[in-house]
Amino acid sequence: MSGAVYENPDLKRERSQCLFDKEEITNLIDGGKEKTKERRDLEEFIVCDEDLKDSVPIEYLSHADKYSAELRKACLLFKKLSNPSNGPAEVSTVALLSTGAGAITLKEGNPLALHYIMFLPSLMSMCTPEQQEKWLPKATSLQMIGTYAQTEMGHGTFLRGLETTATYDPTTKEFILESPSITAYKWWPGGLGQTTNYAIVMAQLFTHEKCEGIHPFLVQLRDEETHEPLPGISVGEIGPKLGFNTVNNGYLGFEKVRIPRDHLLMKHSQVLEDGTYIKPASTKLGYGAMVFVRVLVVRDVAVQLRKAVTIATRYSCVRHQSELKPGDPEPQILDYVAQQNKLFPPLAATFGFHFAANYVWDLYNSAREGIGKGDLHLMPDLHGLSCALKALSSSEASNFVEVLRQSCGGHGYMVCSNFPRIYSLVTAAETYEGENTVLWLQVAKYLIKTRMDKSGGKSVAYLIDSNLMNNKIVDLNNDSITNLFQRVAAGYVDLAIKKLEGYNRQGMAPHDAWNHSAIHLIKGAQAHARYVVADCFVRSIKEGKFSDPVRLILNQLCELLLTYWLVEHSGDFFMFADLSANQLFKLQSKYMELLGTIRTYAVNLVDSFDIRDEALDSVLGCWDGNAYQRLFDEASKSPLNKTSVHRESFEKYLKPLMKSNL
Ligand SMILES: CC(C)(COP(=O)(O)OP(=O)(O)OC[C@H]1O[C@@H](n2cnc3c(N)ncnc32)[C@H](O)[C@@H]1OP(=O)(O)O)[C@@H](O)C(=O)NCCC(=O)NCCSC(=O)CCCCCCCCCCCCCCC(=O)O
Ligand SMILES: Cc1cc2nc3c(=O)[nH]c(=O)nc-3n(C[C@H](O)[C@H](O)[C@H](O)COP(=O)(O)OP(=O)(O)OC[C@H]3O[C@@H](n4cnc5c(N)ncnc54)[C@H](O)[C@@H]3O)c2cc1C
Repeated sequence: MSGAVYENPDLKRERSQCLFDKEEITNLIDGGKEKTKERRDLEEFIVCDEDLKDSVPIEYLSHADKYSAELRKACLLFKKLSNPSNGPAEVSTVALLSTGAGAITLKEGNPLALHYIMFLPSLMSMCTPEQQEKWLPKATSLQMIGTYAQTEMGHGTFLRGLETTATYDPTTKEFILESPSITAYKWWPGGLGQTTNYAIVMAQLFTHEKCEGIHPFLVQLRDEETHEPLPGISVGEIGPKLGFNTVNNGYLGFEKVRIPRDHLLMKHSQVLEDGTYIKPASTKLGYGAMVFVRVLVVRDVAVQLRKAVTIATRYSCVRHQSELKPGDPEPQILDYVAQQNKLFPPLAATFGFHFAANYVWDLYNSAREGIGKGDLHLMPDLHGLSCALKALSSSEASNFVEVLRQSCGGHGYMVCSNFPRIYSLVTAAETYEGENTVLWLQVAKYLIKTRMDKSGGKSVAYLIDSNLMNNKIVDLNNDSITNLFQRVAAGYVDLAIKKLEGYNRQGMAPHDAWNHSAIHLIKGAQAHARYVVADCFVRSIKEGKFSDPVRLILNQLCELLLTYWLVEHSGDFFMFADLSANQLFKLQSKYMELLGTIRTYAVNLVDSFDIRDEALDSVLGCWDGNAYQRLFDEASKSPLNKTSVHRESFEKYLKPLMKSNL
């Protein structure tokens, strides 16, 4: 913990009544005792390093100075950690990004993030051994700093519509890259603005005058010594955004830029010297880098949500407001049931997403292992599951974070509460790496196909069970509610199929019928994603080794999340799962009861997330609960408070206005 001398008495009281082992939950979240130790060592290393601190709060810097400040720390951090004698030996570079330890020093976003989460993984998964031998040493030592340049100003979602071309010229054995219009400019890639000197560029491959679809190319953008853009390359930054303002998202255009033939990443498809095109085993193998990040996002979103819940729960413990019992002192706002209703569903969801993230991560590793041996059979299930979980976790977390911000009243609106930044990070995940609506429709396509063809991966196997809709559910518990989610998903899928067939009979073209059925399709995909999270949650509790108190807590949180979702979407359960009004009333009572139970250990539970103050970065959520003093201290950092009168603006604007006798 923080080792602070002061401890708010309300927090102290809650902490003195802890009935479970907090360290057990910490280890569960980290993935084991060893991992907890590694994380703590890394955090300690970063926190104790004076060079990694900001001299001025980053909020008050200009756009360019913010970038510079963050880049300084990013470079220093990676330099220090690349030398094991400097700090913790085994450091996953991904852990240094927006989550965990990295966030302690890189608050606004790491300009090197895309190098680590997309550029390097693309080289590792899409290059031949010879290409890897040539490029990986330079990329891991940061002589080559890269990004993933796919999205264009006019095209993001629809990859087949990308405009950038790479045309093979057999006479020189080169590809010629071209951006045929303004809408073809690459737009968004992280680090592209001023940071990277290379990029994986996704472009339409033309050879022998035939378009073979989009393919990845390694392109040098800047001189390795001077960092000046190379001839034919137009590159810059796209400007301020809702968040991630130091990630240095950029634009990129090509005018007849020539690159060697073997800069096509050739693991899955090749162009021979004479221009002959060799097809990949699946055109979707080139989408691997996106799948990887979708899988990571589920974990990252859970991390962000844990931060938001910790801030709101601790603040709700120390904040006293209004009157609960006439004449009594103002109570802790944590005692209002309406407040618990804002805090505890997201608290429970952090666990649901955590278990689901583990599940999809394992599937990702099995699928990659298979792909390495030429076995692609897990790809559809991985695609369906990663889309479903990325979309559900990011959309739910965005809604939850906004409610948690509101739960802190006015102070939650302050930058120093850290809610604005957390919100900007989770809501970005709704858009990047596949806009959520589009991903829901990908999931729906997979569900429809499974239900109609009676074939599909493990995550959708329930759709093939012909008895699914006939099973009578008597008791409502975690297992049976999980089954109800299956029925809702299947119900929407069947409804969508009926609609599609109906439109078809009316003579509507399939693509129009699909468009007209989109709302049902999306609802089915969402119910499926909730089923997956419920199933992961229930199974992880059953299969995990836990002490009795922790197992009880996990069961209660699981029950709360499932009941919350069921009540929120009760219409779906009336339509497709034979839910009766009486059962719903009972579930609502159960939900209220669970809120009261979770109230007794909520503070201790968020403590067990073990997010140190420097990572939480919130005056409202600090371990010591000294929220008011910290608010004041933060206000005193405002440059406007440096003098009692802001002389320049007073003399220039206010005084003349006051004297003008309007
Ligand atoms: C999928 C598309 C929408 C459509 O693609 P197509 O048009 O090519 O396909 P079809 O719709 O025709 O479908 C054909 C067929 O293919 C199947 N398919 C599609 N995709 C895949 C796939 N990936 N794998 C397997 N199969 C696939 C599909 O199901 C069909 O099958 P059937 O024929 O059988 O029906 C596509 O256009 C698309 O993907 N669009 C989205 C574009 C996108 O995602 N762009 C991303 C750009 S890069 C980006 O955004 C980067 C953002 C980075 C932000 C940085 C954030 C940092 C924080 C992250 C957290 C990390 C930290 C973690 C730390 C920790 O863990 O501790
Ligand atoms: C913070 C951030 C970082 C990013 N980093 C990168 C990066 O490093 N590299 C990179 O290449 N890109 C990056 N991107 C771009 C990102 O991947 C795209 O913005 C994203 O894929 C969405 O595409 P789009 O912007 O074209 O949205 P659009 O597809 O134009 O979406 C606009 C609207 O149209 C709807 N829509 C689109 N198609 C359909 C459909 N078929 N059916 C129904 N509705 C539809 C969407 O749901 C949405 O409501 C980043 C974006 C952000 C916000």
